[in-house]
Formats: sequence, C-alpha cells, structure tokens
Amino acid sequence: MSAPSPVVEHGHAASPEDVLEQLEVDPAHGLGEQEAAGRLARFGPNRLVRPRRVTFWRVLREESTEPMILLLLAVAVLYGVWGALEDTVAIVVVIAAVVLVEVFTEYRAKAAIASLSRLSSRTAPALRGGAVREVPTENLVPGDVLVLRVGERLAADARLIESAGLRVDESVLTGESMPADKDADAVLTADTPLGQRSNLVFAGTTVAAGRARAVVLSTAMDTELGRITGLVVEAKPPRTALQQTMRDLARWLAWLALGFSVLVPLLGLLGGQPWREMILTGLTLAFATIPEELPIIISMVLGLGAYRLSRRNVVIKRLRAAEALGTITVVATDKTGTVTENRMSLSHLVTGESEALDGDPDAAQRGLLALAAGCTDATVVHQDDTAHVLGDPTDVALLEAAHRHGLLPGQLGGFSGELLAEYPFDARRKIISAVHRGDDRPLLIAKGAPEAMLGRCSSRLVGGRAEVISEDDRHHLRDQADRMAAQGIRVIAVATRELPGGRLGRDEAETDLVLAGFAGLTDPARPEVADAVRDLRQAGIRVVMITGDHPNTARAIAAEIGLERTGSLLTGPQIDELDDDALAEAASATSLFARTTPEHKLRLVRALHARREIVAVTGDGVNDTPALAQADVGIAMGASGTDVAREAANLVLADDDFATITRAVREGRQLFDNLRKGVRYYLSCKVGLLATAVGGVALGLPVPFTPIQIVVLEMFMDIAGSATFAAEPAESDAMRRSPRDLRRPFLDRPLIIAIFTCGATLFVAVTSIYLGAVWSGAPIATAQTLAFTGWMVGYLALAWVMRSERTPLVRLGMRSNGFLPPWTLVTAASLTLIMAVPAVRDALNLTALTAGQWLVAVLVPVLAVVWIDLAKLRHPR
Ligand SMILES: Nc1ncnc2c1ncn2[C@@H]1O[C@H](COP(=O)(O)OP(=O)(O)OP(=O)(O)O)[C@@H](O)[C@H]1O
Repeated sequence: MSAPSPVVEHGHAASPEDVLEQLEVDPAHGLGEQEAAGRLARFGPNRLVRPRRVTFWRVLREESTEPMILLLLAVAVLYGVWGALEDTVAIVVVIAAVVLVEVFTEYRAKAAIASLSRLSSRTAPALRGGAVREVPTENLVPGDVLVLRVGERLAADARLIESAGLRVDESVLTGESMPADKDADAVLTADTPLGQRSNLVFAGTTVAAGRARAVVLSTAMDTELGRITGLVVEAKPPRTALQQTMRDLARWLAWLALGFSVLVPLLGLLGGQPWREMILTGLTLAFATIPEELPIIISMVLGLGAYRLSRRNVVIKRLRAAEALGTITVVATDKTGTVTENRMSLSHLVTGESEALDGDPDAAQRGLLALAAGCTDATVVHQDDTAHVLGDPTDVALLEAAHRHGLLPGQLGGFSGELLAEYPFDARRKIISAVHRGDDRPLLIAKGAPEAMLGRCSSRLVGGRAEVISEDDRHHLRDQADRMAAQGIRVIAVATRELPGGRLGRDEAETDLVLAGFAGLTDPARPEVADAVRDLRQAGIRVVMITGDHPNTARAIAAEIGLERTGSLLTGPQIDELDDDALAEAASATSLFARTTPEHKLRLVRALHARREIVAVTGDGVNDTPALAQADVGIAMGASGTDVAREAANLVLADDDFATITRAVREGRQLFDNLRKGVRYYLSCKVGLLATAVGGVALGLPVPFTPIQIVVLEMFMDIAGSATFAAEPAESDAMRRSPRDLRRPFLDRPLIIAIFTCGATLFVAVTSIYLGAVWSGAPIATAQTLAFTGWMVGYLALAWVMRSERTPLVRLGMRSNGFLPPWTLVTAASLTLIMAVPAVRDALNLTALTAGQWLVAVLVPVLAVVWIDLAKLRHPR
C-alpha cells in the first residue's frame, strides 16, 4: 500500500469534510499517535527557529582560535626554537589542559543557557487518539485537529472545521492591525488572496476572540510564515547588559594587562635579565592576565543561576530578566491566579428569591446558572467520557457548576439554544455576551461586572416575571453586590434580552436588559502569599496589586495577604482623571488598584518608571502584553497564561504562584552577588600576579615565576574564579537589604578597593617569601619554587575568604559551597604530585623543598589572607 499524501493544495477552496477526507483524519478522533509519528518523520519537526545546539566540539573550535591560545602557541614555538624539547612538550601539555578546562567551563555555561530555550518550548491542544492532549508544537503534523484558544499563537497553517465568533490577529502576516473574522463554513475560490482566506488560520497569528477547531494543513517551512521567513534560523540569544559590560571591561583591562606585559620584560632587560626569557615572560604574562574569562564568568553565573531558577518553576526566557530580578523595587501583580489559587468555585446564586447556595439550587437559581453557562468563552472538551473545560477561570467555574447540576447540553456554548453570535469579554466594558437562537426571537445573554451591567438593565426577574428596576432597587442591588465583594467574592451579574429583528450593534444589543441575578465566585488567596509579600517588603520591594475586580473584592484579598495597611485604593476611572505627573505621585503612595483595564496597568508601569522604580509585572491575558513588554521583568503565568503573554514576558512562572516571585528575586540577588564576587576574585588574582612580576623585576631580580609556572598558575586560578562563586549560596541578608541601585556602576569603589587590597595581599605574601629566599642566599630556582607553592596556597586561601563580602568564614561554614572543598583537595593533590614526581617537577622548572620551606610557603599566604576575614568583623552580620 503506498503512503497517501496528506497535503492539501487549496484548503480554503474545499469544504471542511473534503479537507478532512484528503488528510485522512476523523475530526472526532484526531490522528492516532502512531500515524502522527509517521507523519512527523515524513514532514519533519514543525519549527522555524532551530534551538542553538551547543556541543563540546563546537565550543572547542570557537575557543581554539582565541588570540589567547595563539599567544600561547607562539610561546611554545619560541620555547622549541630557543630551548629544550622537554620545555616545549611541557608547555604544549599545559596549554592543552588550559584549553580543555576553559572549553569545558564555557560549554557548561552555554549548555545551561541553551537548555533554557527548551524549557520554554510551547505546546498546543490537539486531538490525538480521541483525546485532547497538549502536543509540543514541534510535533504537530498535517492532519492534526487543533482546539483554538483565545490568546494562542498558532503554530501551523490550518483549515477551520468548526468555529464560533472566531477573530484572528493576522498583523504579522498582513500588517492589518484589526483582527480578521473567520468562519469554518466559508468555501472560497482557489485564487482568493491570502488576507481574505477567512476559513484558514495561519502560523504566527493570534486568536483574538471566539472558539474553533481546525485541521493542520501545513507545518514549518510549508506554512505562509515559513515561506516569508525563507529559511530556518538558529536562535542566538542577544547579549545582556551585564554581558556587554563584562565584554567592555575585559577589552579595557586587556590593554592594561598588555601594557604591564610589556613593562615587565622591559624592566627585566634594563636590570640585565636574559632577553629570550623576558620575551617569553612577557608573552605568558599577557596570556595569564588578559581577563578573557570575564565574559565566561558572567555566562556561567547567569546560565547556572537561570538553570537553578528553572528547577524552582521559574523559566527565564531572556537572560536579561535573570539580571534584572535582583534590582526590582516594585512588584505589580494581578490578583486572579497569581495571588489567589485560581480555583474559582461558585458560592452564590442571587436571584429575586434566594441568595446563598447551600445544597441544590432552586428553580430560579438553576435558571440563572444555565444562563451564565450559556455565555462563556470556555470550551468543553470531551475526553475519555469526561468533560474538561478550557478557558477563563470565571467561565470554567460557571460551566463546571452547570455541568455538575446537569445543565450542560451543548458542546461549544452550554446553553441549549444554537449559538448565533458572541461578543467576547472586553476588559473595558467588563461584559461578555452571546446570542442564541430562542423560541421566537434571538436571545441575548450578557454577563459582567455588576456596575457595568446594572447600568444596562431596565428590569429584573422576580418570580419568573420581569419587574422594572426602581431607583431603590438599583441601590439595593448595588449594596448587595458591594457586600458580597467585601467578602472577597467575585460578583458577576447575568441578564438577558429577547432581541428585536434586524442587525444590532453590540452597544444597542446590550441595553434594556432583564437582570436574572448575581453569581458569586470565591477564589481564596494562596496561603503562602502573605509570607511572600512580607519577605518582599523586608527586601525593600513594594508589592502593588492591580486588578480588574471590584474594589471591595480587591480590598478583602489585599487584607488577607497583608498588602495594604492604609486602605488607600485607586480605581480605573480615578486613574483616568490623573495626568501622568499626578499618577506618578499617586502610584508611589498607593498599593491597590481596582477595576482597572490593561491600559491602566501600562500607564501605572510607566508612572512607576517615572519614579525610577524597577518594576516586575505579572500578567496572563492577551491585553497584558503591553505592560509585560514595558516592565523591567515581565512575568507571565505558565499554567494559565496565554501564548502571547508568555512571548511578551521574559520570565515565566510555571506554577503561576506569587511566592515563586520571592524565590526568583532571592535567586536574582544571589546571582548578582556571585557575579560580583567572581569578578572581584578573578581580578584580584590578576592584580596580584602582575604586581608580583613587576615587583621582582623592579628589584633587579628574575620574575618570581618562570613562564611555564605562570601558565600552570593561570589554569588553577581560572577554574577557581569561574566555578567557586557560581556555587556560592545566597548571603544570609540577601533578602534583608534594599535592592541594588542600577545607577551604580558595576565596578564601584568598594569593588575596586577590594580588588586592589586582596591582590596586594597575595602580592605581599608571595613576594616576601620570594625575597626572603633570595636574600637568604637560596638559588633562584628554589626561590621561584617557594613563590610558586606560596601562590598555589595563596590563591586558594583567597578564594575561601572572598566567598562573602561581609560574613566571616566561620559563620559561612566550610561546606556551604559545594565546589571549594573538593577543589581544595584537587589543588593540594596536584601540588603534592607536581613536587613529588621529579619528571613533572623538572618540567615545571621547580626544585624539591625542605620541610621548613614547605611550612613557610603554606603558612605565610594563609596568615596573610586571614586579615581579610578579620576585617569583616568590623561590620559583623
Ligand atoms: N468571564 C467573565 N464573564 C463575565 N464577567 C467577567 C468575566 N471575567 C471577568 N468579569 C468581570 O469583569 C471584572 C474584571 O475582570 P478582569 O478579567 O478584567 O479582571 P481579572 O484580570 O480577572 O482580575 P485580575 O487582574 O486580578 O486577574 C470582574 O471583576 C468581573 O466582574
């Protein structure tokens, strides 16, 4: 049997049935997993952007052309020409070791960063083997039946097979900013232009409203978007601000290092040192002190930090978010789902006759619930004989309640009548409505925020009859809604209207309504949020809540999570009355905003920026995109958020949990601290090394280290510099100090002072050992061996005491850093091996040491760095 071709030429010119037949798929069952796997093998993965592949060899190739390595090879060649073969072999072996170590460090950092993009890979609900499953978008194939959701960015081109009120934003393809109306039932001519193919949906476009199912026609490069893009590109993450700072710093410091690498041989020559030795020393010093590791340190710390975050349910989409996390001064959060559990449940059905919902609803309450369920944007999906509801949590709760009480006959809507039209929920109107085919005339059901709805209602249902609402009634109804809201309940008013004939606009249709009652939904605050808010406050971070909900509901939840003590609150309409300056003023004094729209959220973020705040914003909806993009850290909800929100955000909370933000901030601060410590240590070692070399030759002596010794020392220092601090746990006061001031330069005064004092300590320790040996008449080779050993001990001791800027080592504990203890053993073992095996010792131009000399070489550096730790006691923590 030959494999049928599931490719459809002109999907828009055929009926859904024809397309399904050509694609050989049953719309009720979808593709079988085996068939899908076969098609995947045939059509290839559905992607336009290939994840960046990081392999050890690739990094090795990139690294091997580094000027550093070329510099060292030059040293090796010169050694070969001027010296003995053993020296050349020795230096080549060490070079190889250095290269491998650097490549491995860089590979680890790059692999961690690359794995982040895999974590944020997307899925889409598709019907497979009779059940709706979240299928990774890469695995979608022609013939897959998709269930479209509002806010979803489509991953393939597809033919609609069923639709209700579907509107799709196609601006990426057509440039048209108004969403296009779509209709599964349309059958068009083959030559219909792309922008008018109303029965197709395209990869890259976004579902703006409505619901639908569609069958995939083409994927990857065969989609319209693929044709425009032209080729599969490889994603390369842009550099972050700190990565750029490090690069600039490295470049600048490289000149400094080069200057000294010329100065040392010049001084040596003037002091009568052999010129060949001096040239080699200059070259190796340049190799050892040019800070090429700086950008790697930041990638390492950022990459591993981001990886750690991912295990705590925080997916970093752009590394700059990981950097900014530590600097946040305000967290602007929404309420539903972030602060609350997002488990809405129906608690009240308020009709003309009854209010609470204890046990089974009475007839009027059942009527109200059936109406509410007939006007939702949620989709019911039947899977393995059980119904699952996808969509907005409010609507999901209502549909589920209706289902529980046996009130869910339809598939798409929920009301028994056939759905004629839908007006999607609009954050500004705060109303959603649907038109069903009624007995005589079309029936409009509208539901939304009580204040928005009451203004549109002229009568209300009492005992099955419509009664005109008097002014008193209106007051009473408002009071009733306010009282419910004050208990933290989300109140939804539900109303109906039999529509007169003729076409009506939305505004005209949604007037003169008959109020059926209020539905009350509870969504308790997450228990861990109160602690998280307190922790953030302690860390100098203000939490503000911006919600679309009723002010009373907002207040009740805010009190529960310990947010606002003064009770001040601004509503959307009040924000509208403020100009930008006044809003900036108000935003710094108010922490609670209710009845807001996404535009208000955006204005508030801008207002906070005007006050120089660094703002993290949470969001989930399509409309949150501008605020998320404007924020310094845009946080999307992974579980309940829309694709568009996730794409605009640079960080995704996989568990939608507010408390995770606190953990992320802590991690962000730790990450920056570690970076600072890493750089401080790394540059201290370089300063120390240069000073020691300069010191030796300035006194008319040979450099305290021979070139090959310098290369070995450099290898050990680099490993310690890049790995120690990435493994350092957070400082105990990480969440008890104010956020870092972004305006402060990275290399600030305390950092520069620390680099020079710590570098000077190492210099003093090693130089005094060296000079002591020379002046007491020891041969130069022995003095150099002492200096080498002293340095090996000193660089390690320095790493230990530089683990914390303010906490002494005794309080930190020896084992809280997972890298340093084993590395100490490795260094000790290496040093012992180097000194104990005569061949290695000779290769490194070292001599054997007496017990007394060992004692000096170990004790002097350790005692020298102790003061750095003691100095911390001046400001103990
Ligand atoms: N699906 C819905 N049907 C009817 N009314 C709704 C629906 N969703 C929200 N509303 C009404 O609109 C108001 C504002 O909702 P909106 O979605 O803007 O806030 P929210 O985004 O859920 O809140 P938050 O910003 O805290 O997450 C709600 O308080 C409710 O009265």
